[in-house]
Formats: sequence, C-alpha cells, structure tokens
Amino acid sequence: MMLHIPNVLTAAEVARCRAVMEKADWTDGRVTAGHQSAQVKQNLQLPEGSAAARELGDLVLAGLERSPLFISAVLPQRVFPPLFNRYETSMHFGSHVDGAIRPIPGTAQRVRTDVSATLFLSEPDSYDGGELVVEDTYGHHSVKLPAGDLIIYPSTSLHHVTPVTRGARLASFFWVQSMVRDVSKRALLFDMDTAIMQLNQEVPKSPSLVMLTGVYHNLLRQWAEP
Ligand SMILES: O=C(O)CCC(=O)C(=O)O
Ligand SMILES: [Fe+2]
Repeated sequence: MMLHIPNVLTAAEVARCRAVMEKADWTDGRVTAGHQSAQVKQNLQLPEGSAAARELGDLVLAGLERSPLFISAVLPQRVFPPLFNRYETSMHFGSHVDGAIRPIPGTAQRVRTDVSATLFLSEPDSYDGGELVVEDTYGHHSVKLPAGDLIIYPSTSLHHVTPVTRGARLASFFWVQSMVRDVSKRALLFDMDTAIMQLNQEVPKSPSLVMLTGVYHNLLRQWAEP
C-alpha cells in the first residue's frame, strides 16, 4: 500500500529543516547503503547521529506522532531515527530494495523494515527530476510531493530516485517496523479504521459502530506483535 500523508511538518518546521541543512556538513550517501544499493546510490546525507540529524529527526518523529493517518496506516512499532538526504544536479539513486533489517546505531535494537518513507523538504517547483519511483505489480508510481508531505510504501518494493536536472532535492527518509507485519492484513485494518472513522461522523450513535470497533480491536489483538 502506498499512501500520501499531507502536512506531516508545518511550513515553519520545513523552514527550520532547510535552514539547518543549509549550514550542515554532508557526507557521501553510500555510508548507510548495503552492497547492491551502494553501487547505484549517488547522493549526500547528513551524518547519522550528527547534531543536525538528531534535531531534525526529533521534529520528524513529533510530526509522525501527531498524524492519525500515519498511525492508522502503519501501526508503528519502532521507527528508525530519520535520515536526511540531498540530491544535487545529476545525482540520483538507482533501482534497489531497502535492506530488511537495520540496526539502530548506538543501541542493541534493530528495525525490521516493513514500511519505507520519504518526507519531502524541497518545494517541487524548486528542482526538476528527483521523482521517487516505486515499482509494484500495478506498474511504476512516480512521486513528487509538496514540502512537508510524506509518502509511505512497502519496503519490499523496488524503487529509485530519478536524476535531479535542476536545483537540489532535500528529503528525510526512514523505515518503520509495524506491529502488523503482513502488508495485506495491515491494509485491511487501515480500510476498516477509515470506514469506522467515517461512520463516526455519519451515524455516531449506531450500535453497529460499537460492534465494528470491537471487531477492529479484536483483529488487531490477533495480528499485532507489539
Ligand atoms: O530519497 C528518497 O526518496 C529515497 C531514498 C532511498 O530510497 C533510500 O535511501 O533507500
Ligand atoms: Fe531506498
């Protein structure tokens, strides 16, 4: 399931991200890449664990926590500390699948990457190219979103970022381990939660809503590995 989640960061938070990124030191993006993706990765990143990455990472995590859509769609168990990248003109990232397991640096914890995420930080008209293209059985999906918006997609998907041909593309990217590992079960829960939210507006007093909400939680109880 691919989902566009608008306004995860406010305009002021996006401005703060860009201001910090403007002054930050950048490193070769291959430092966090596995063997295959290192061969096709050409971009820059804020060093993992740097003061800049930590400050902005906390902003991103706070944005996720206040997004009901993110929580409902992802059912997050553990979020990898957000990373930040920059593609200058001619930089790109060829086709790859994200590594399945990512140790969280400085801890004994690991994240199983169920959901991959890109949070766009540059306005789309400030650069050309730099589309995130996710390939699935329904075809290729090209994504370029307003600054502050997030795209999530299954980490099992092949994906790439097309070359930037003008300007620079700034983004945050990270992975999430979901309480519900199976993507189709997660999608069913998301649909059910969305329908329940709509019914809460339309027929708030319906006894059926109580039963349906119960079914949602009982399914989640069956499927979640908290
Ligand atoms: O820059 C992006 O949108 C995606 C980056 C990516 O695919 C990765 O770092 O694995
Ligand atoms: Fe990736």
